[in-house]
Amino acid sequence: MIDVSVIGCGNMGSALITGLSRAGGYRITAYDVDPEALEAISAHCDRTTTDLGDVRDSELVVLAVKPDIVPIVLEDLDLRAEQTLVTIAAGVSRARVAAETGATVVRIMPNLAAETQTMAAAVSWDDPDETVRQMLSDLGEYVEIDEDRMHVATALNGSGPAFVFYLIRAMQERAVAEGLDPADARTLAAQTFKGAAETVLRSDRDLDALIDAVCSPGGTTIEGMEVLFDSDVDDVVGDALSAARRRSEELAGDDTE
Ligand SMILES: NC(=O)C1=CN([C@@H]2O[C@H](COP(=O)(O)OP(=O)(O)OC[C@H]3O[C@@H](n4cnc5c(N)ncnc54)[C@H](OP(=O)(O)O)[C@@H]3O)[C@@H](O)[C@H]2O)C=CC1
Ligand SMILES: O=C(O)[C@@H]1CCC=N1
Repeated sequence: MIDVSVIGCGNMGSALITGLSRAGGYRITAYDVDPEALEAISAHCDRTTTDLGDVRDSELVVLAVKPDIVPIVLEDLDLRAEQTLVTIAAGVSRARVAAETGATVVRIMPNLAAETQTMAAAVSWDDPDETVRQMLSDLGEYVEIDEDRMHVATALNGSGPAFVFYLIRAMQERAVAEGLDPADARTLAAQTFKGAAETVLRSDRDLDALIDAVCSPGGTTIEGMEVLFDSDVDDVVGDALSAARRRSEELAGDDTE
C-alpha cells in the first residue's frame, strides 16, 4: 500500500486521486482549503482534510495547486528527506520547489486522463523514484525527460487534451450539421480519436503509412485528406502548441526550466 497525499483537489488533483483510487493499492489523503472540493472527491479518498499537518507522514506528497499558490503551500509544508514531493505545476522548476522543502523533489507534467488511467505524463528527476514510477504506470504512460524539455511537454501532453477536445468537437459538430444525431456523433467522434490513438500506440508503422492504410484508392478518405494537405492546419495546430509552450516559459520567469 502506497501512502499518498494530494494537496489541491481541483481539476488535476481530483483526476489524479480518482485514477489512483481506481488503480487500487494507494492510501489516499486529500488536502484542500475548499471543503466543497474535498466533498466532491471524498468517495475516492481514505481521508480528506483541511489541516496541512495531516499530509506530514505520507511517502508521496503531490502538489496540485496553481503555480502561484505553490510558494504559499511550501511555506507551511514540513517534509523530510525520505519523503518525495511530486510537483505538477506548469512553469515551476524542481530547483524552485527543492529550495523550499526538505523532501526529494520529482517534477511531472500529467494530464486530465489520469482519471481514466490513460494519462500521458512526462517526468524529470535526479534519481528515478520507484514509487513514482509505480504511480505513473498505474495512471497511464510516461516518458522520462530532461527538465529543460518540460515546457514543450507541458504544451504537448499537459495542455494537449484541450486541443484534442476542440478537434473532437469540430468533427462532431460538422457530423451533426450533416445529419447525425448529436449523441451518436459525440460517441463516434470520441471513439474514433481513441481508436486512432490506440492504433498509433500499438503499431510500429509510421503515421504516413497509417494515413495511407485508411485512404482506399479513389475512395472517400483521400478526398478529405486533400483538403487537409492543401490547408495550413499543420501550422495552426503547431502554433497552438508553441503558444502553450511560450506561456509555460513565461510562468517560469527567470528559471530556464
Ligand atoms: N488542469 C490540468 O489539466 C492540468 C493542470 N496542471 C497543473 O496542476 C495544478 C492545478 O491545476 P488545476 O487542477 O487545473 O487547478 P484548480 O484551480 O482546478 O485546482 C486547484 C485547487 O487547489 C485549491 N487551493 C487553492 N489554494 C490552496 C492552498 N493554499 N492549499 C491547498 N489547496 C488550495 C483550489 O481551491 P480554490 O478553487 O478554492 O482556490 C482548488 O481546489 C496547476 O499547477 C497546473 O499547472 C498540470 C497538468 C494538467
Ligand atoms: O493550462 C494550464 O496552465 C495547465 C497546465 C497544463 C494544463 N493545464
